[in-house]
Amino acid sequence: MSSNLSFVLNKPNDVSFEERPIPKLKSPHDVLVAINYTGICGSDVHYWVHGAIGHFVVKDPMVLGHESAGTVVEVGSGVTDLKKGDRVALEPGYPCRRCPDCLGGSYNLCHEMVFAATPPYDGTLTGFWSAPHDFCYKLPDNVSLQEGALIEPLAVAVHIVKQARVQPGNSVVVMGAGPVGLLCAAVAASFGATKIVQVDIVQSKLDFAKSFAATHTYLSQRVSAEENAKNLIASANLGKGADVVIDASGAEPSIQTSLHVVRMGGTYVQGGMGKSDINFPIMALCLKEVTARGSFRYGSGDYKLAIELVAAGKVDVKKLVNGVVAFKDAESAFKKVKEGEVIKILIAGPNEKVETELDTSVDPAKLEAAKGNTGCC
Ligand SMILES: NC(=O)c1ccc[n+]([C@@H]2O[C@H](COP(=O)([O-])OP(=O)(O)OC[C@H]3O[C@@H](n4cnc5c(N)ncnc54)[C@H](O)[C@@H]3O)[C@@H](O)[C@H]2O)c1
Ligand SMILES: OC[C@H](O)C(O)[C@@H](O)CO
Repeated sequence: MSSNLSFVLNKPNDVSFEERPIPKLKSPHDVLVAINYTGICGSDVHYWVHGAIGHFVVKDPMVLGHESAGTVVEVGSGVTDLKKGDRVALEPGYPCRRCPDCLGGSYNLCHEMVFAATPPYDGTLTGFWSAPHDFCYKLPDNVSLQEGALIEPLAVAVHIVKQARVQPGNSVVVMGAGPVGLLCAAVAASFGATKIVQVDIVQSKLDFAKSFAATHTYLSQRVSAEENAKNLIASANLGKGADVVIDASGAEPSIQTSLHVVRMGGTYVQGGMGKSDINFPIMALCLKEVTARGSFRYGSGDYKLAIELVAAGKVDVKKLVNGVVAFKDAESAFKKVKEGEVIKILIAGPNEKVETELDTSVDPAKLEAAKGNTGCC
């Protein structure tokens, strides 16, 4: 077979390319996938820069990446639903399947989760990936492999919007217009939300959001959370507040504003991951009887729905992609994400041919929209 060149984080700001053995199928229910494209997540950049996220610390060299799509090159003897040549989106976290959380239907909460590019486990910026067949989702003919690499962040958004129980006719405020916030807005629209207000601190991101899924935008102000919320409600004509508020920023002022924007009896979902501890307006939560939920990764049915939304033309993930770089240029792609020069950039697999380093058809509005993106969680 071909190269299994892998993009390895040795320690903060120290990466290298390493030829690693091609993985073997660990069970008859596994498949081997040649990686075609991988997106970069803020968490990859965070590990690259800081070497840790919370209690997940990179102690040994770790392959980065977990937003991938690829082509099946080998199937185990027990696999009946996939064959060589099938194009798949990879779900990159593998739960134990036996614990109460797995058996209760919330496998994303499994304590034994093996998640790609979350230490100590290697990620998908590599040539070949071995995975259980039921975590490899066949792409319909009208969904490309590049779109397939965007299914992971879209599944994050699907899970957040499901946690928010968005109903037809709802008003939904999404804090943050990075990839996750933009995708939350698009998923909320597909769930029937009729008013979708995207909020950010960078105007160019809001301009892009308006061209993507938001019906209204609001540039967050450096005033008190109560005043910011009052102005947001007035500017989007939200009456007594929004039915649903989603935080996809992780920023403390955004979270504080959210609790003042949500209506009495409304729903708040925490999707963003920022500081572990913040000042939280707990009295607003209590007095308004707000339903508050967390959202972590994705679970049963989320990947399937994400793929269906793309296949049905409900979420146009292609619009988020600024370009594709060759595997050898992986580090420069990380720099572009860190510097906020792109919304999403894809890294081709080491065995994939790429014509140009960065797609020259990039819409300048997209690049403008990405400015100010920290790329870190
Ligand atoms: N819950 C999960 O399972 C999960 C999965 C993936 C990512 N995340 C988290 O979701 C968040 C969004 O991810 P992303 O990739 O879009 O990140 P991102 O950094 O690209 O986007 C965050 C956005 O929030 C904006 N922002 C910053 N401060 C703000 C404020 N005060 N008010 C409004 N907007 C503000 C930024 O300008 C940026 O556009 C991150 O915190 C990330 O860690 C969570
Ligand atoms: O999309 C999945 C997320 O990036 C990961 O859960 C990461 O942020 C924490 O491990």
